[in-house]
Amino acid sequence: MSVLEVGEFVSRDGPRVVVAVGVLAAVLLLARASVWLVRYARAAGEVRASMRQEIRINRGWRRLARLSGLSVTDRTPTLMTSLSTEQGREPKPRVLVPKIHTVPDEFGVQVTVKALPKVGLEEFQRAAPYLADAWGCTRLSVRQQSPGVLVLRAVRRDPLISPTFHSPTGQAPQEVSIWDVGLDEYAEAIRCELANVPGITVAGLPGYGKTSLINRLICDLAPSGAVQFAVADGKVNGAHEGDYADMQDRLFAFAGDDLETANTLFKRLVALMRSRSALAREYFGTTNMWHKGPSPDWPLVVLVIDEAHTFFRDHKGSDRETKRLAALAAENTRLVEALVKIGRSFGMLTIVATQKATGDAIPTFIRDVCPVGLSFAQKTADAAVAALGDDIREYPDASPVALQDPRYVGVAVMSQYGREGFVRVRTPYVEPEDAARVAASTAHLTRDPADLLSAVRGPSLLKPPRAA
Ligand SMILES: Nc1ncnc2c1ncn2[C@@H]1O[C@H](COP(=O)(O)OP(=O)(O)OP(=O)(O)O)[C@@H](O)[C@H]1O
Repeated sequence: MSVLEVGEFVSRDGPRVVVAVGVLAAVLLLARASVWLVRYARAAGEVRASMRQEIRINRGWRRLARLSGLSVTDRTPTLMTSLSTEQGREPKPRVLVPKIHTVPDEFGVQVTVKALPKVGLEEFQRAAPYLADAWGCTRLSVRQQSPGVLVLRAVRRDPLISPTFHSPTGQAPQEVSIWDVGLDEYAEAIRCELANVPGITVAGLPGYGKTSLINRLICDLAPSGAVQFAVADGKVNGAHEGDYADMQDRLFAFAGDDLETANTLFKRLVALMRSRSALAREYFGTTNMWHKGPSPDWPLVVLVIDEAHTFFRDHKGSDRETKRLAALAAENTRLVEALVKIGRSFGMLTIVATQKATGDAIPTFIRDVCPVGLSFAQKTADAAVAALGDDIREYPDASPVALQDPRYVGVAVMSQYGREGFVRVRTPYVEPEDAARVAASTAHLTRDPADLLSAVRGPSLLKPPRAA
């Protein structure tokens, strides 16, 4: 069509095209609104069911507490009892049961209990199975909130098999160092502290939610200029393809499956880390960036290495090309190891994700220095160990091998330094369109941290870093 013909078409059919586009946009909007309405109505229905459970708990509490051994007999009469008891008669002993306060939510009821002498944490933990049966819950946990106060989490609907959704707000988070991972099996929020965390590993069978998990982290942090992102995705050739295509405008660097390009990216980040290391004390007055926090001048740099196997795996063979690839892979491993080992204080966070949980996909010396590890479903116990370390053998109930079920898509087993054992987390699903929306609206914040570092050299070193 010539330019003249296009002009004629626009002037003739323009209004009709505008109407058609408007109608299409309205239909899309309505479809999206109805999805949200259905989700909202479902959540409201769940809260109503929990309210019925709450009534049941309160109504039968005194009797159930006595039957479950959660009461004490007080033989010392109160002043009122002494006065009202006939002379020569023994005052009646009082049976005390702990006072409870209940709050329903989408998943069940939270019961706060005031402990009594001889009816405390241990007694409630012992009685938990009876209480769970009597209250009709799938799971019940007991923990101490403060001295003398216990919290019982009565879960009516298993949070692990109830998919959740996250729609990023597009607003800068108050703290860029907090990562909301999801809900544990008691519907308690699981948050991961990112300060002083240089590495996170994410493993799991394909299609179980790794990308959605990483998308959420990027979407939540992207509205802050104090965070910059780079991606190496071993599944694709270029930034316009694959899981990160929608985010490309919010990434300051990208490498596809070419080992040499990835090598250049890793070298660039190691060089950045070394420059930051040389400058940190002068800039912050301390060697640890986290004492002041990241800022738009000195942002937290998040490097996502997806399908990590592509970049690290050993290449065996004696021909020239194989030797070249083997040398690159070995160097990539060394560079990423350096980032994870040294990057902590300088605001470098590396997320290593892979479908393949074997030692060569995430080398154990990299895995072992990552303080946070997550694994979605795994096929074998060996794969679970490769993803989460040897300790997972001691917690068979938490093994990601048991997550091989479509109901557990989006559920990961998580380990964190400083926390004993493992926690199972239901991570929320993030629609790719939402990720694209956030990336587009925050693209103007994308900066190369190396350029920012050049800008802070010189006189500006004297000024304190700005807040996020
Ligand atoms: N948290 C979640 N809750 C519910 N469903 C989810 C969740 N995460 C992902 N899904 C569903 O699983 C599908 C695959 O998810 P995702 O692409 O994140 O998996 P993946 O582990 O990254 O797969 P791959 O390794 O092939 O990239 C999604 O399209 C979605 O339908």
